[in-house]
Amino acid sequence: MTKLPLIAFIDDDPRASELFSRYAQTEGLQVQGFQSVDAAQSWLENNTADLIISDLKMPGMSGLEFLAWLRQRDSEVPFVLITGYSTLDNAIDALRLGANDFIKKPYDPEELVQLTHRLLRRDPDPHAHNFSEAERSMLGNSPAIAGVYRVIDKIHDVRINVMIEGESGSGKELAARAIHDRSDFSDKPYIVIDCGALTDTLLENELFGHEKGAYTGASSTKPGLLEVASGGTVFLDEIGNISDAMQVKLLRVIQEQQITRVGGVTPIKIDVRFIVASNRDLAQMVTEGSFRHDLYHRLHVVRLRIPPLRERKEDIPILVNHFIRHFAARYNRPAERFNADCMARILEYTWPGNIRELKNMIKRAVALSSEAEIRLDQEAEATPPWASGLIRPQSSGGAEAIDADHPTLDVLERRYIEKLLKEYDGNREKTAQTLGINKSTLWRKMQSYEQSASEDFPA
Ligand SMILES: Nc1ncnc2c1ncn2[C@@H]1O[C@H](COP(=O)(O)OP(=O)(O)OP(=O)(O)O)[C@@H](O)[C@H]1O
Repeated sequence: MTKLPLIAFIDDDPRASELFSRYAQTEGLQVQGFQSVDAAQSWLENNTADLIISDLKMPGMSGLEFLAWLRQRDSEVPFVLITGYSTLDNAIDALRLGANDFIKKPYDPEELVQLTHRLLRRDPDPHAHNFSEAERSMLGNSPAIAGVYRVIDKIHDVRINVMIEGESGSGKELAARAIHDRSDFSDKPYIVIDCGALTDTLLENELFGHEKGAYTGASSTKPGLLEVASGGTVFLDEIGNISDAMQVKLLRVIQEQQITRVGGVTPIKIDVRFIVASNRDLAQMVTEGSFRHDLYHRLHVVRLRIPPLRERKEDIPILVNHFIRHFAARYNRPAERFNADCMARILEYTWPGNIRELKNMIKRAVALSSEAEIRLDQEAEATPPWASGLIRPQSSGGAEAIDADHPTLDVLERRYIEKLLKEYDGNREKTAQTLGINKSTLWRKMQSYEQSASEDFPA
């Protein structure tokens, strides 16, 4: 029997390793959880792990100190650091110290498992379908998505820029990750920057870094993400949202492949592949004069169009099975499949929110399921537990009414966001600030709630 890869997972919150472990087990990975670096260190005296995943902030030794300790002992074990959004600097320090990657909280355990597979260089489900590398995390084998895999495969050895187009939720971010994972430089950093969420000053600071004393508060020199990502890939999401001034700066960087830190004078060479994506029609923006044509052409070297889900309905069964399996493991539920009636409706629907909408619907359905088969049988279940996404709720409370005393985390999160929005008169900026997330994350969350409340689905 082949030995399963062993992952050491360190987080002072035992629920985090339990959750990851539950999902990882379904993907052929073993997980050894620790609640402190101390415990992990003692274990490592007599054992070896194939990969280490550690939270940054823990009582006692931090994830970063742990990484430094490992590298001092010449351990080359792949290491992933879990960080919060506000601790991005630490993530960059981690890459410098020899971490292989980092993941930001809140993260999806599926994403972490895919990252694990990539670092261990394993295919999670080699029998799932025929495409080789690109589909490690992207699922589907329709002709429409096969075209996407082909492009991804073709450009693996050339460091050219890619523009990804597609509707919201169709998988642009996932495709960007797949391009990097499939590339010959997948062991180099992959950094995502959400241009829609940052002001010009912040974006400039993140991309180019700054010299000590560049402005009040710049107490030390900080390299920009384009420097940190050198040799690897930078994914600029929502590129259509950057200002005219930023477009000029970015164009110069791409042309010259060098940057100058804010407050600095010496140009620094970089070597990165840019992948950009936008929900907005960039070609249209060029015609209208709101996006520079020279920047557009620099970025548009390869164009990758991610087809909307309604154009690749053949992929729905694979996606449905995968998401059911994923969420059943995550929520520890018996759900295995939808009944035929449900599947027919799922296949009929046009999914305007694409895979994200499908995934959210299945997440709810599975979290609230109590049997292997998820049914549309409203008679049998007084309030269909997964009603809100797939069919119209019969009671005002919908899914939440199912277990008002024990709402799921998702429900609590949604209620809290709604409460804050009300409190701030719908002001998203203030709401996002209080929540400690960026505006586009808040926008996405709100969008997914809207989708779930949508009554477009044929009842
Ligand atoms: N082919 C796929 N297989 C499995 N999961 C997918 C696939 N495509 C997308 N997803 C999942 O659907 C969700 C939305 O995908 P993603 O964030 O990549 O979309 P996007 O096009 O970047 O959306 P947006 O434009 O709103 O940022 C994610 O949870 C992603 O994991």
